[in-house]
Amino acid sequence: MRKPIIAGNWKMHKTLGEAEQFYADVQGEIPDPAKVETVICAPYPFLYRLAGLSEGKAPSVGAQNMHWEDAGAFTGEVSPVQLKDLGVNYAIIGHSERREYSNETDETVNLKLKAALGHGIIPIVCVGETLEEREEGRTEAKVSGQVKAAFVEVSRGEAEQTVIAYEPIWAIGTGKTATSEEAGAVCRTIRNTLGELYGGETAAKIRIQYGGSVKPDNIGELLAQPDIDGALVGGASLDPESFLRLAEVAADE
Ligand SMILES: O=C[C@H](O)COP(=O)(O)O
Repeated sequence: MRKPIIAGNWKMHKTLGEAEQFYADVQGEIPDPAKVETVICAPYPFLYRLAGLSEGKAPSVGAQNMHWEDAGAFTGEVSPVQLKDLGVNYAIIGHSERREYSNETDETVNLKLKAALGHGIIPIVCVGETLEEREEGRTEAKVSGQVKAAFVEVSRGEAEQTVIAYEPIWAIGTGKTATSEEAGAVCRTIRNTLGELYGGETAAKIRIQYGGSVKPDNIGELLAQPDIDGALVGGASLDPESFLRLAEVAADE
């Protein structure tokens, strides 16, 4: 049984005061952590404060990116050692916005995935196709290729710790959601790819999220798909009530 995981990706939104207010609003209201894992992936400057507010209680705190080196001359970057030191236990890796705007490649995603696992940070690895790739019938090849590239030199035991987020790029922030059947089919492809890499038993343990215009009113049908185990949520994670509602629906699945 895979525990659902709802992760908010705040992207470049909120001030510190707004982030603190969000935590004040949701803490104590989050459903039983035994039923749903919740994470807020906040901008770097808020992580120390939010990890202090969280103190191990839900929602956990995650980063939206990280470097793969422990330390060094990498101006503007943040290392897994630094994240872990702050009490940050999750990191989004390879979000399509970073692949598009910040030179993230399959190779850097692989390096970051290995570094996160090496430091006990749960990586949320993002994969997904563009509209053009979908229209040309290349969705499965694209997503499967991204998964294979991300997991090069990752052991079976490490793979079990990861979370994969399937995010069709055309559905991010557009209000267009893949139908639950479309999303479920690609998540099944991802699980089959993991099965090719690690065998069915390991593939069955890895959690796969869907992301792209997820809202309280569509998360139920997405989670009803057998291979969808949670959501990576942008816009709808910014509002405390909406985030709580997403977590409640997931906890009831
Ligand atoms: O990481 C989150 C995704 O990019 C989805 O964003 P969205 O829920 O605003 O479409």
